[in-house]
Amino acid sequence: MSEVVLGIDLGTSAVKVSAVDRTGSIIAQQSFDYPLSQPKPGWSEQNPEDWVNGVTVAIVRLILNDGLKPADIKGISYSGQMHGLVLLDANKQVLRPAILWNDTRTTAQTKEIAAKMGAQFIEVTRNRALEGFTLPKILWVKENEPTIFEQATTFVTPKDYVRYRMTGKLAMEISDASGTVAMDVAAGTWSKEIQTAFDLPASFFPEIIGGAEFAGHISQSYALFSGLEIDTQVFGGAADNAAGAIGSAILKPNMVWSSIGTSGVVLKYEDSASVDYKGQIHFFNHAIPGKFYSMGVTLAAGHSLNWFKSTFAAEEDFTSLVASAGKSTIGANGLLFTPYIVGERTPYADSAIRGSWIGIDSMHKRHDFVRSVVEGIVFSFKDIFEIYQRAGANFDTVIASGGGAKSPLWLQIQADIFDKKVVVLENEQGPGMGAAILAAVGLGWFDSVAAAAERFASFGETYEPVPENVAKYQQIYAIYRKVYPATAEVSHALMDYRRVNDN
Ligand SMILES: Nc1ncnc2c1ncn2[C@@H]1O[C@H](COP(=O)(O)OP(=O)(O)O)[C@@H](O)[C@H]1O
Ligand SMILES: O=C(CO)[C@@H](O)[C@H](O)COP(=O)(O)O
Repeated sequence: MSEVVLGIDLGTSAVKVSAVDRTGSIIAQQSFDYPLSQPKPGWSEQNPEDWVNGVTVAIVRLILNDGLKPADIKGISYSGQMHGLVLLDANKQVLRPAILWNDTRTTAQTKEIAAKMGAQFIEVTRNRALEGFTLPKILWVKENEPTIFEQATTFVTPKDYVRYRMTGKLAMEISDASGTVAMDVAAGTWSKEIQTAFDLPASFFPEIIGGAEFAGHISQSYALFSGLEIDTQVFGGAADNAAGAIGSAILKPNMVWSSIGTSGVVLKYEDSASVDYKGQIHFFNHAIPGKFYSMGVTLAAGHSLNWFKSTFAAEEDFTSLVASAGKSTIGANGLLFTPYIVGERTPYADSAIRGSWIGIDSMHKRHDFVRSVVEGIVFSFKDIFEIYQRAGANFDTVIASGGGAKSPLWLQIQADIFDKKVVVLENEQGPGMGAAILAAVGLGWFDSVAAAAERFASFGETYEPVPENVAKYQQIYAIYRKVYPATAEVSHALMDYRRVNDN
């Protein structure tokens, strides 16, 4: 077998480990699921030990089942679910379950941050303090679990914890570090202003490293545990969205990434920190030195369709369900859906809003509902495009990825609603491929991330906007934009009744 790198994609529901050779071919892949704990409404936690076990099982299977030779594994890097808080004591022991990106218990802390730092917070971190981010989670533990917090000496995000367990070296990679919203993003350092405002010592914040930077070798103890060799080099990695953008070769400012996974992301590569979105969309350091990326998030993109399918069409597969939307019309015969079924982030940072169907008529068929869900998800991406447009961002190509990019109809709807050409990736691997690219660059197989991405990613079919459809969608989008302001108050008023049937 040939020399390979491992790209470890540490997701929310599972870890996927891909062995990639020098040509960018995936020669073996293993994944392992782990549970998510939701002990109270709005809480979302995981046991970091489950991540370590999952990664180890996947690696052991690559060696034992797929015949990967440990000596051929030259480098390892990561893509990680973002923003999760892993609190560590002086012996680097985990103090409590990790609080994840989709946990919304921290509304009070986000308000506290805004009240204390006002506009300065956005100037420094380039983001609003949202429930999902790490700093509000740190403050939540400080205020609600003081005896645990007293023992905490430092913290890391999920994939940085796994890397620590594999190498024995603690560090935080820069694209994930910026997702904590405790960094001065333009300077690329932890923010002194934030440390002072929230009384957190500088020693609480680990060393920041780059995405393709050498982070250590596999430790003796992890080599024994996993079968890996201690010569294998380990590199920083990236936040999953940064890794996904790298794996999809979004490395020029004229390209945006449109990813319809469980959540949805519109992401743009940024050459410098000079552009200012004033916190309306996220702005983070990239895993590529001196580079940045901006993004907006639709919390329930594919999840909205998944919810529809499991509630109303459990027996049908996604391919035929989405294809059935072709029996409806542009605008789903006058039916609009807003995909806020778990709250929203961009453009409305509102964890209490919920979705709606507007215009239900007795003539509507199930395929109209499917169409409205598929279109509503893309309209919510269009909201993010509008922020870019208002900020004067110029781009002409949309690279589509995620499960939603498997449907030609959905891809055409994206092209028509965005009024941009939409390109798909061949053999898309997303974040795991980004992680593998960072390891390949770290090893010196390539001079730059761009050179590696060019070799590892290849583009497939292009969907061009159809002018007649574009015109119709422009009119319908203008109506869609009115739904949030018109329904927010009603939706919030229903909040108290929402979880009555939970068990
Ligand atoms: N064949 C398909 N056609 C259209 N959409 C699909 C298809 N398969 C999956 N999807 C959508 O993609 C979502 C999963 O996307 P994926 O990128 O795999 O998610 P994750 O974020 O969990 O990695 C599903 O919830 C569904 O909405
Ligand atoms: O919170 C964010 C980005 O800001 C999410 O994109 C998480 O990073 C998603 O993790 P997975 O769904 O890929 O596990």
